[in-house]
Amino acid sequence: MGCKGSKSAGVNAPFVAEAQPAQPATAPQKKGELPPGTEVLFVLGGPGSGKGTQCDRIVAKYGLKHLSAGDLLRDEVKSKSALGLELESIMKEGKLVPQETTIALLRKAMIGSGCQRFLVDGFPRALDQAKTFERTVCLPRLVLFFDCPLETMEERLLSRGKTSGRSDDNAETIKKRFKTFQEQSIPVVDYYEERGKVKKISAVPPPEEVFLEVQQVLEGLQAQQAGEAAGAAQAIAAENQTQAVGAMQVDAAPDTVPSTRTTDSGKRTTDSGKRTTDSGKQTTDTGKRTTDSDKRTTESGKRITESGAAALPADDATATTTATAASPAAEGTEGIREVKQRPSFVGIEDEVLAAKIEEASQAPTKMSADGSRSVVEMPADASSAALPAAA
Ligand SMILES: Nc1ncnc2c1ncn2[C@@H]1O[C@H](COP(=O)(O)OP(=O)(O)O)[C@@H](O)[C@H]1O
Ligand SMILES: Nc1ccn([C@H]2C[C@H](O)[C@@H](COP(=O)(O)OP(=O)(O)O)O2)c(=O)n1
Repeated sequence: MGCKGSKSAGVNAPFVAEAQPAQPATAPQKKGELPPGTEVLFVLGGPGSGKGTQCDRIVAKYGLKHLSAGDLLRDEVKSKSALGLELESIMKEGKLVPQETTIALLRKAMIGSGCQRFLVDGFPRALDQAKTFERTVCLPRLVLFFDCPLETMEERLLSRGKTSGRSDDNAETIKKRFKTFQEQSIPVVDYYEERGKVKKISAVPPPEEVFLEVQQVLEGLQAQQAGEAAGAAQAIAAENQTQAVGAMQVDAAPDTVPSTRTTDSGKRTTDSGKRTTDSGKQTTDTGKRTTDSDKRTTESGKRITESGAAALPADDATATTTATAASPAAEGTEGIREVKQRPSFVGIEDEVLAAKIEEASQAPTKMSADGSRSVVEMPADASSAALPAAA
């Protein structure tokens, strides 16, 4: 289900929204970049645990943009490019493709989709993949892990192999894939478990029963989001009110020292009970601290100083109010501020790595037998053939 060109997004569309098509980006997307507020749900599980089967159901019911790392890699193999041939031999060996290639494929498909909310299936399969994706794309909102015994997965894969045409669905490769899963992918589940992100679901029952569990998890996520949205709205309202009151107070007492009292911490407060910091910054009623990047100016442009003495002339100083980076922030226009929702997590943080991944998306790689990688010289006309066009 594509997002490009769709006009159906709600501004505050939840991550999972029943009976919705995959959501297009709600914020302007710069060319070649992910839209602000990009969100991802990882779907993990051993080979044959049923990730793809459940993803189909999730997409049908909730509408997220589904991206399967394995499918993206197989598409590359099908293209018969030099890179595709390299990938095929790695996958036949049950090994993992170098992370630059997989992340470049995923990132490109994400950007090209025009969507904002993604179900990423079969990724990350190793800790390096998880950490690099976090640095160069985004943090996952949640990780669904389909738990399944190896014997069950083996039976399923052998059965799938009768019709899948996949070169890795055979007894010999399956064994190698299980080894890779246990050695490299299980640590990813542990990593996200430590961060409280994993929802573990038994993948043994029939697909419809597994999906009942999946629905419970996703509906829990919806409820959590609704709570977060309500909390954020409250914080914004409280902050706006504080700002409006603060501006009025500063305007109302231009030339005199406001009467003050001292708190336990020794900070002086104005009559309104607003506390001023040494730097003259004002804290909000919600107790949110401020960062320099979030500085705003009140309508009067006047500042409450530590001495509480005469407010400075409007053209001389600024009063600032800030919010934590994690919370929705308001930005000043004129006095009473226009409110803007912040993305729930930061997008690209590491430009150098991002550039490396971009580079990997242009250059085929040469693999050695031990899985180490080097970039190979490409013919002048091959640069655009290294990756498939974005979905
Ligand atoms: N819960 C289930 N019970 C029985 N068979 C299943 C179940 N889920 C998936 N399968 C079957 O097992 C095979 C592997 O499922 P698939 O979704 O392709 O797994 P994965 O994407 O994890 O490799 C498929 O043939 C699929 O039809
Ligand atoms: N993040 C990933 C995902 C898949 N791969 C490679 C290695 C995997 O064995 C194959 C197939 O992955 P896919 O997720 O489609 O398949 P299974 O879960 O094994 O059924 O792709 C990878 O190297 N890195």
